[in-house]
Amino acid sequence: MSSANAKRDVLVQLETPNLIPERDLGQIPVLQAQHLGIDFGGLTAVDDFNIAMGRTEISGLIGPNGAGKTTIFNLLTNVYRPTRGTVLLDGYDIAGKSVTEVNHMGIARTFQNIRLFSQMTVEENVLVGFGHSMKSNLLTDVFRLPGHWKQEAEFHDKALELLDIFDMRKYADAKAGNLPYGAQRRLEILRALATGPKVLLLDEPAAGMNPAETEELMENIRRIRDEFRIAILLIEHDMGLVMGVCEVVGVLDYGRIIAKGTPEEIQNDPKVIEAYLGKQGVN
Ligand SMILES: Nc1ncnc2c1ncn2[C@@H]1O[C@H](COP(=O)(O)OP(=O)(O)OP(=O)(O)O)[C@@H](O)[C@H]1O
Repeated sequence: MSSANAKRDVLVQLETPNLIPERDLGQIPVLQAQHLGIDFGGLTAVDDFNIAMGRTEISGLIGPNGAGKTTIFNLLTNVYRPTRGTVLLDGYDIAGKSVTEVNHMGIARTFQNIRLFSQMTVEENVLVGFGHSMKSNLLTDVFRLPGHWKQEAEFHDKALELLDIFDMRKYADAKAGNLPYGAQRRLEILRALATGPKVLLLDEPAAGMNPAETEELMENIRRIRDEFRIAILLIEHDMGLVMGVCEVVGVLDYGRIIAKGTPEEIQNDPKVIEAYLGKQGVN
C-alpha cells in the first residue's frame, strides 16, 4: 500500500453527531459526510452536505426532482469524485477508492433504474452479489475439486436464505428479466445485501410498487435493519414510506439540506412545507 493510501486509511471521527438514535450512541457513526459538494461546470449540484449515521439507523433523503439526491448517492459511493468535502465509512476515508473498493469497505446500493442481469436467473443475480466473498481458487475451480462444490453448495444455500427475506425462493430459477417489476426491485435489494454491507443505500425502492407492496417493503426495510444490524439510507418520493420507516429525514433543495429532523419535525417545518411538501401535497 502506498503511503498516500495508508494515510487515507487512518480512522477518523468528524463532527459530534446529534441526530443519531440513542441505541447507536457511543459507537463510531457508520457513515459520515462533511461539507460534501460537487460542481458540474457552473452548476453546484450538491453543496455542504453533512451526515452522521448511527450503525442501525434508517434515514431518508427527500427533495424535488433535480435537488441532488442521486448525486449524493454517487458521491457516497465514489461514482463521482467530490469537488469538496469528505466521506468516512466506518471511520475510514473513502477518497481515492474505486467504486468496487468502496463496496467491499461496506456500502451497497440499488439504483433508480433497476440494474439487474436480466438474462441471468434470480439466484445467479444474488450470487453475483456474493462475488467478493467467494474464495476463488483457480485450481479447485478448473478441476472442480471438492472445495469447489462445497463452496458452491454453501453459496447456493446462502442465496436461498436471502431470497426467503422477500419470499422469493420460488423464483430462484426464473430469469430476473421475467419477474414483475416490484419483484425486480426486491431482488436488487437482495443482491445489494449479498455484498455484506454496513450501509445500504436505496434509490427510490418503492418506485413502481403498488400500495400493498410498498407497505410490505416498509416492514422489510425494518426487518433487514434488525436482522443484519446495518444502517439504511433511502431516497424516496413516496412520503408514506419515508415518514413511516425513517427515523431521521433530510430535505434537499437545490443541492443543499434545508431541514433535518424526525418525520414529525419535517412535516411541520415551514421551510419544508414551502419548498417541497406544500408543492407535492403530502398527506
Ligand atoms: N453527471 C452529471 N453532469 C452534469 N449534471 C449532472 C450530472 N449528474 C447530475 N447532474 C445535475 O445535478 C442536479 C441534481 O441531479 P440529481 O439526479 O442528483 O437529482 P435528484 O434529486 O436525484 O432528482 P430525481 O428526484 O429527479 O431523481 C441536476 O440538475 C442534474 O441535472
